[in-house]
Amino acid sequence: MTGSLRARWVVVDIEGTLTATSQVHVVLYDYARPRLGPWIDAHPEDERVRRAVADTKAEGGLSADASTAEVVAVLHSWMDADRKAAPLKALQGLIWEQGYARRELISRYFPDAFPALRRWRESGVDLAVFSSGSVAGQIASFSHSTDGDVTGLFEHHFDTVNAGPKREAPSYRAIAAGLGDPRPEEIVFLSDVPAELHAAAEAGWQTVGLARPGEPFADADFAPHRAVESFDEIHIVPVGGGDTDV
Ligand SMILES: CSCCC(=O)C(=O)COP(=O)(O)O
Ligand SMILES: [Mg+2]
Repeated sequence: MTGSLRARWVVVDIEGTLTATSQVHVVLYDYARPRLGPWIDAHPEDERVRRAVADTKAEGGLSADASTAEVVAVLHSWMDADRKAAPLKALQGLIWEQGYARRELISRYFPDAFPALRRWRESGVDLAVFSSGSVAGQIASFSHSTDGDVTGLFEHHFDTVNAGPKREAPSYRAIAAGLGDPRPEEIVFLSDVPAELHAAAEAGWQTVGLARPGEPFADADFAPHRAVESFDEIHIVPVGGGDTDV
């Protein structure tokens, strides 16, 4: 149990925090993997695709005239290594967006996650997301969940493009600016990855680690952060609100 944390904002990670890592690495990655090449070839005029392909070539050490197959090989190697490179995330997000729209994908979140988020929001705390998944992918996923469309819960979405790398403190300062510059200690960040919590704490945020049983970071050393196994153990009180648990 965290005891009561006073906050104006709660910012949540997705993979390992709201959803099982297997939902991303198995369900979503397997959906994207065979569709990357066809998507690139079918959308040569889409500026987002052109930029992602050019960035993949640059980051992947390919020549500017590399083939789609060579680009896809780099993207697949990043997926195999779970390297959350921005061009990969951009392409995955577009593919997932269509998969959700076609009802070929549906998001499954941990059962404790959305009840807690709803409680906090109803008590007056605002919510935002910071994930390596692209903003387009985040919104598509929240639009088509087993809990229905839950996009209305979140005021802001941040990814590694509009905020920066998740393990670096300046990204959390950029997010705070995007939230209207609340005092840093009035923001709580929830994540399963200790290095992300370290970066958020360096920016002055409160932090809580999610050590969910069976998840990759369940046995990680979360110190000096608080760590819990589920959202049921996190009590958030809005800044200026009463001291009752919510
Ligand atoms: C539902 S958006 C896809 C999530 C994703 O691609 C991802 O890499 C999640 O990483 P996170 O930073 O949320 O741990
Ligand atoms: Mg995560």
